Amino acid sequence: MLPDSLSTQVKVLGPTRFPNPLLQIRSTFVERDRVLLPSTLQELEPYLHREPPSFEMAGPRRELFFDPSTIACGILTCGGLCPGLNDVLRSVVLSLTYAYGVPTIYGFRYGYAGLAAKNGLEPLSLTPAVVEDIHTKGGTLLGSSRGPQELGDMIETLERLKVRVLFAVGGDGTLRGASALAQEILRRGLEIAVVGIPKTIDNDILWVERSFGFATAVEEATRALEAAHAEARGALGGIGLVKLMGRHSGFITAHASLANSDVNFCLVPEVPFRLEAFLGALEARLRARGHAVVAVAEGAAQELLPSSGERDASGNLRLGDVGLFLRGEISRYLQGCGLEFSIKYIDPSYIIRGVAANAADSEYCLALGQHAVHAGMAGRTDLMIGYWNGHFAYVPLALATAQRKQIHPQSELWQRVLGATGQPDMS
Ligand SMILES: Nc1ncnc2c1ncn2[C@@H]1O[C@H](COP(=O)(O)OP(=O)(O)OP(=O)(O)O)[C@@H](O)[C@H]1O
Ligand SMILES: O=P(O)(O)OC[C@H]1O[C@](O)(CO)[C@@H](O)[C@@H]1O
Ligand SMILES: [Mg+2]
Repeated sequence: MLPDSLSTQVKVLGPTRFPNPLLQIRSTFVERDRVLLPSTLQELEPYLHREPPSFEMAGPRRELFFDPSTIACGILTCGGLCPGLNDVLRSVVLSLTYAYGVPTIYGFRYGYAGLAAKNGLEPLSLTPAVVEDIHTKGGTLLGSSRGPQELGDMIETLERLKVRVLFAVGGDGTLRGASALAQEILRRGLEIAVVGIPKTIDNDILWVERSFGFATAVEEATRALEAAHAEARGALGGIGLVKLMGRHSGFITAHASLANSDVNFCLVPEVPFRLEAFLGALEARLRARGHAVVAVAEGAAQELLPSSGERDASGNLRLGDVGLFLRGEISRYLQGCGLEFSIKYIDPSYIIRGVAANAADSEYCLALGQHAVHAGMAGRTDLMIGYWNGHFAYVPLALATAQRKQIHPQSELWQRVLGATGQPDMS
């Protein structure tokens, strides 16, 4: 379950040297607690005669590396938008200010571009008043971006503004960038901590059981599926086809299909299918039941589509449009069968990620922000706040970015999807 070459041990800038101001208001602190990686007896079996792997548990420490009353901190959001970004920003600012008394907080605009001070971008000065009600809105107060920046430029800004803890909220790319930055900072012998807060609407980051914004996105996605079902039932041979986000991992499509169990075909990148098998199964479904709902993740069936080979600023491959492709193929096939049909194609696209977080995600974002602040103040660096086995934990960035979290076809999740949709094996 763990690559042998990678450690679960998080880097620390140095020995702690200042009392935590929280000592005045709380009595419990994290001392030696660790979160187990194995979560079942079977996963524990190989470790009967040696200590099982574990993460440092997240939470406030009695002693800190930084004297919070004297430092500046910075925060940025990078990569695609996700519900809850503003909640995380607000949580970090409130926690830095009220729990730790940090006097200066910079909000870097448009991700790493702002940190590199590109295009004359100046950081915002963040206070509780500035972030007061941002959690009620979607998007990110700071803006976001894709595209690489020079490590030297970013470190220069951190040095110029005397930032001692940087919080980077973003996906796999952002976390890789944060790790590269943290390592270069260590190499230069600087006392600056870099703390990642994992953001992924696709829920595809390892050691994060459920990422923030994911539940909200699934909720929004189910609205599209409900509409697709209504449209499908409202027409002779009605087919509701919905394309949902998910470049490499189909968790949104799988969970939305389970939440709206009217879906008959759930297609995800992790489970390739033969087009003929899918079209044949769709025809059978239409003949038997008169309508069908198809949910497809944007990264599914890419091997069936021509690739432009184009990449975005961050190097992510631009995908072919699987929704339009399936609409065309379904039409062609059903016309050939002489079946009466009507396809309604829905692409909710950015609608599922531009909204404010729901209550469960907001609560989760608040905790993530608080734990990130505790970690930074204690001098932890090159880490992200994970959520594993029901606990917030410190996860080294090298471990978090080593692989992508995907749906395993044998997993209980995918087996439940197969059960709920009744779709046949189309491999
Ligand atoms: N290997 C890497 N090393 C350093 N920086 C990276 C690396 N990969 C990506 N980045 C930088 O991280 C930032 C965000 O990356 P990216 O656009 O892939 O979004 P992301 O954080 O993965 O979020 P999303 O989940 O929306 O894709 C970009 O500025 C990108 O250049
Ligand atoms: O169009 P953008 O902003 O590059 O983002 C789109 C992509 O970002 C992701 O949400 C990942 O964060 C993909 O699922 C999605 O297709
Ligand atoms: Mg990414």
